[in-house]
Amino acid sequence: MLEFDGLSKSYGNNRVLEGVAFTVAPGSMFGFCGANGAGKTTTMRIAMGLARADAGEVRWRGRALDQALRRRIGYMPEERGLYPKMKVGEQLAYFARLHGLDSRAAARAAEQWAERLGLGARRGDQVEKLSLGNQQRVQLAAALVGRPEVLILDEPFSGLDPVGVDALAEALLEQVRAGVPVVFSSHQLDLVERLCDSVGILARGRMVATGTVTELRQRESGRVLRVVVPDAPQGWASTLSGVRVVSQQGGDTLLELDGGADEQAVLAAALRTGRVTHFAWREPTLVELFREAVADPAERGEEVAA
Ligand SMILES: Nc1ncnc2c1ncn2[C@@H]1O[C@H](COP(=O)(O)OP(=O)(O)OP(=O)(O)O)[C@@H](O)[C@H]1O
Repeated sequence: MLEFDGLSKSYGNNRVLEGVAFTVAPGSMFGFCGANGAGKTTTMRIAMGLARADAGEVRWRGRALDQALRRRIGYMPEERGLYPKMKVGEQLAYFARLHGLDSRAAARAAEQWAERLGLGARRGDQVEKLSLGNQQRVQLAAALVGRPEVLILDEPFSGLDPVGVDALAEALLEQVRAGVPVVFSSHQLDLVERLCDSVGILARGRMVATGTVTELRQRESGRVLRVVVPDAPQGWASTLSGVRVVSQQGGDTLLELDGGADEQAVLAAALRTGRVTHFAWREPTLVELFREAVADPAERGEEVAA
């Protein structure tokens, strides 16, 4: 297990992390989500020894991470860390050697990863001559080239074109299949939903939700029904008890039911309007779950603990 256990961190009076905890099993992918400034980068930097936690630790296979263990981690920093004048191929071989590969294995791994991430033709070019998206691919190759046991990637998909996204997604899934735990941060929630076994949502330094996307959906309090009633008048559902009309376009109606509302009563009301061509619970998207999870309690009108 890769365990992030009770991480807390302040910069001056700014409490950036408060007891952040989650685990990532070998062979699984964890999507680390949260608004700008929530503390994702700080969490990853603590894991890599680039920032010091005030409390808590990160463990791999039961051992607190130290510099020797960190050499087995493929890390992609947010600030990126390439040598602009070095050629792509040389740079990748250099990173592979830093992770302990001998020079022949390093050269081979550099070639393979450049090829895999669509950089084959650019191996002889200096990094600074590449477009930003291609520099991003080099950075990813640098994280992967040392045969890492663990991958920690800070926004690896940002700036990639769709082909680059697919190439990276496939490379990461291959690592997962080989038993590597993968953590990546991202604002691209569609990708997180598609790729990740589990998800963590960080808000103001606290983990406000963790679990599989399915589990997060089940925890969602509002229950949204989609009912399509082509012949119904506008507002057909507005007087039903415990039901809030989210939207109605023609007969296509989204309804949010509170805990006590009876969906069978909604169905009966729908049938009274004429034909019912669709009647099903609609699962919230990860974007909706995210909005709900990170919403400021004060803005939601909830009581805020002092
Ligand atoms: N070295 C530092 N000194 C002071 N404050 C810092 C430092 N690093 C981060 N912070 C603060 O910590 C908070 C969390 O920042 P962090 O970069 O971890 O967030 P993030 O979730 O990665 O955001 P983003 O999605 O924008 O990358 C922010 O308020 C930031 O200003």
